[in-house]
Amino acid sequence: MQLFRPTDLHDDATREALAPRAAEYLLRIKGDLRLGLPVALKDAGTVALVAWVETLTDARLAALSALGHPQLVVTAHRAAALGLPETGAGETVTLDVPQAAGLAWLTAIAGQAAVTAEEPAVPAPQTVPVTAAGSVLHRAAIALAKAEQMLPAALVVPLGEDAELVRRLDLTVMSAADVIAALERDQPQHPISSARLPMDVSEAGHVHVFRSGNGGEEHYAIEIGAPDLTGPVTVRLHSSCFTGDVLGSRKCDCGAQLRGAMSAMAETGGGVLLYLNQEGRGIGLANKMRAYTLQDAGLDTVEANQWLGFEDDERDFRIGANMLHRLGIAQVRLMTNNPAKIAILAAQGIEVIERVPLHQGRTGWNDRYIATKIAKSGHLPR
Ligand SMILES: Nc1nc2c(ncn2[C@@H]2O[C@H](COP(=O)(O)OP(=O)(O)OP(=O)(O)O)[C@@H](O)[C@H]2O)c(=O)[nH]1
Ligand SMILES: [Zn+2]
Repeated sequence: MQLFRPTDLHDDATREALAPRAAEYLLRIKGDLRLGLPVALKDAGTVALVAWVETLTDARLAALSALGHPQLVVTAHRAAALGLPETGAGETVTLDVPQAAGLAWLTAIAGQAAVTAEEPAVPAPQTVPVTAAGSVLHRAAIALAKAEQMLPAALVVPLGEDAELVRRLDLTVMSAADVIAALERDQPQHPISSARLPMDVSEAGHVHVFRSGNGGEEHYAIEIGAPDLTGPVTVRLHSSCFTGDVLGSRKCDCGAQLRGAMSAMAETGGGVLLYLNQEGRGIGLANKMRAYTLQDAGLDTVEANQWLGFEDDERDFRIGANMLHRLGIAQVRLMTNNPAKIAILAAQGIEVIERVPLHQGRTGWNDRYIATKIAKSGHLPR
């Protein structure tokens, strides 16, 4: 006679359905790192503990340093800002963390804080070579920070093959290669809800909210007027700018472009505004404010991003193409001065039949910003 055992309920199909997938594990990893909890990343049989400098505490730094010799991983742009020798663009650079270095040294090297008077003898950073396994792990640590709009600087403590320690510490573990693959994957956007919205520019309009399955930001599509979505549609692909869109900042042209595009759509038979939550060209508002402080000290908008370790532009415009596909829009008249937006929509199967220039928003304060976008970021001039 067969006895019933409760474990019989946990058959393979149940386990398969309920076990977290890579994208879901990724969200746990991101959550832990945001809280300042270290995570364990694996590659090629080795494991390392990883924490972001931005959320690290003195206590956790001390505990991590007791487990092994920590390294600080930064981007090639940040290493260049520190005056270190050139490396390949897009690569990570690994720095030795000197014995005497505390959190103040780490935040200063990461570009988060100025060097403080309490730590006057800041040792100059020294690069250390990394193994192939280390480099995948380091790329994952940096990609995670950028994906969460944190400064791209990570403390890494290699533990060799000591996976048992990680188990005892009850930390979240993931393969570094899986992290990179999950972060790079194109995320389909799903329409979640929509409603009619009368607006100043047009009393006919709808807001559609989209979400991807990976727990990332929500993005919005706003129909202005009643555009025919089956034909060519006038579209504005706009990245959020809290300072420009909401506060009326004079430092950029975003708010004027947003309102100008909406009015033009209302006056020309309707259109669709895609409002992507990609504040600060994808570096987030906290880093944008750091970049603004650097701009007040003389850097331009591109140099400031790079000084903090970011690329000039960290946005993923595939999100906009995915939303257009879900709305059934195949052909667009795109309102932009940015050729990168046109190229990515085209590569994602959206036909851009016309570019509509958007040159509103000169304030007297943003001449250098607009000139830099033309000179360095390929923006089309007036
Ligand atoms: N990092 C950074 N981001 C900025 C700065 N000024 C504005 N932004 C951001 O830049 C983005 C501008 O978005 P868009 O206007 O859609 O894009 P664009 O690349 O200027 O292209 P078009 O306006 O379409 O020509 C927004 O995410 C702003 O928050 C800045 O000085 N530094
Ligand atoms: Zn702006």
